[in-house]
Amino acid sequence: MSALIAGHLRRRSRGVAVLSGRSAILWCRGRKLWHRLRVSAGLELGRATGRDAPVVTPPRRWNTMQALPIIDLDGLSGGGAALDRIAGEIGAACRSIGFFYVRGHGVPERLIAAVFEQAAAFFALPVEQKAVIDMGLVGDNRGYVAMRGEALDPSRPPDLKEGFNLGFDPPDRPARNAFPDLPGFRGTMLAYFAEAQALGLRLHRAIARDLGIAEDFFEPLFDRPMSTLRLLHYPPQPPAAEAGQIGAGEHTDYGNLTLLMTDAVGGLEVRTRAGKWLAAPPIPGAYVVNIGDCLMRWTNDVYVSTPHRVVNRTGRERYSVPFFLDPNPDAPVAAIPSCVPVGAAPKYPPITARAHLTEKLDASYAHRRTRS
Ligand SMILES: O=C(O)CCC(=O)C(=O)O
Ligand SMILES: [Fe+2]
Repeated sequence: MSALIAGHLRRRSRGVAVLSGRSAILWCRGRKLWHRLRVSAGLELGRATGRDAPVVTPPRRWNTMQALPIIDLDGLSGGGAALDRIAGEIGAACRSIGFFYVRGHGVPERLIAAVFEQAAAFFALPVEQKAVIDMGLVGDNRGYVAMRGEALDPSRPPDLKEGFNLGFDPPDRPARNAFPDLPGFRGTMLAYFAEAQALGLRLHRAIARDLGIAEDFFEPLFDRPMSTLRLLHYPPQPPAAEAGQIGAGEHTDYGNLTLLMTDAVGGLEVRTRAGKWLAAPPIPGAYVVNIGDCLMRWTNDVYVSTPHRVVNRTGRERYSVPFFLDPNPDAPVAAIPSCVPVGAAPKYPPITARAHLTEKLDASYAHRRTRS
């Protein structure tokens, strides 16, 4: 088995595969790729249709991580060796735990702070004022979501959080966002949306490099995105909460990537493949990034979208700002060929990004369930 794999990799990657015991290290054109895998019967080799990066699907249960990896994005935009390093680190994280922190991301600190200030001001408004822009009235996954208005785990009681969503309004179309009447709110959110979208696309260049496809593969598929910026407010977990009711129920995210910024109050937990809940404590200034279901589907499950939840056990109010990077509505989400093992069929039929997202949202919002 080992010799066979090594030979195959050598042919495919024009590199060398060094197999020692149960691990493999792959080299390609003199650079060390990230692949360091436990070799078992579950290991499959991908079809190397892109440049020359072989894609290896790890077995489903090999993650024993104790903490999320931290990746420094310094130099990402310059390409070259920095891009190779970052692509390798991101690829390794995406195939294992599906979560990682990023530092050196380039989003201005002051803008992030302004977003949190505006979020606190918004959630402090009387509920009747927030209800004027309720998502049930605004539609399109935008507007205010009241406390207990969403169940990220639909099998459990609704989440102990309230939220506000905004999306992308193409300049040639009527605006669909609804903003509260707070000075500076709209401008701050739109500026942050643009920064987060750009960061998400920079990360996609590294992902494309890791997958052995053209670096700009994703770019035209994200120029009229369905991305959503959310502001979330979690009260402290009340002692009298219903059984199973927490801040955000266990779920996977729906899109390609989530870029999460939180305040200093912890509560995010990530489920490892071994079924353990791993705390993801805030690191000042760093994003928590995770893979969503859409990118998992696109990569034929080579990347994993990992379940996570929020339990605010701190006794303090918690604020967080997730940005969900989703493709254009009409983007075809079909298995990237380098992610499909030789001789196998893709695991999922192609779907448009809009159909994929609609399916997921319908399952989690009370107002969408009662309407249909
Ligand atoms: O608030 C957080 O830390 C995470 C929220 C989350 O997972 C989500 O909204 O999808
Ligand atoms: Fe999430």
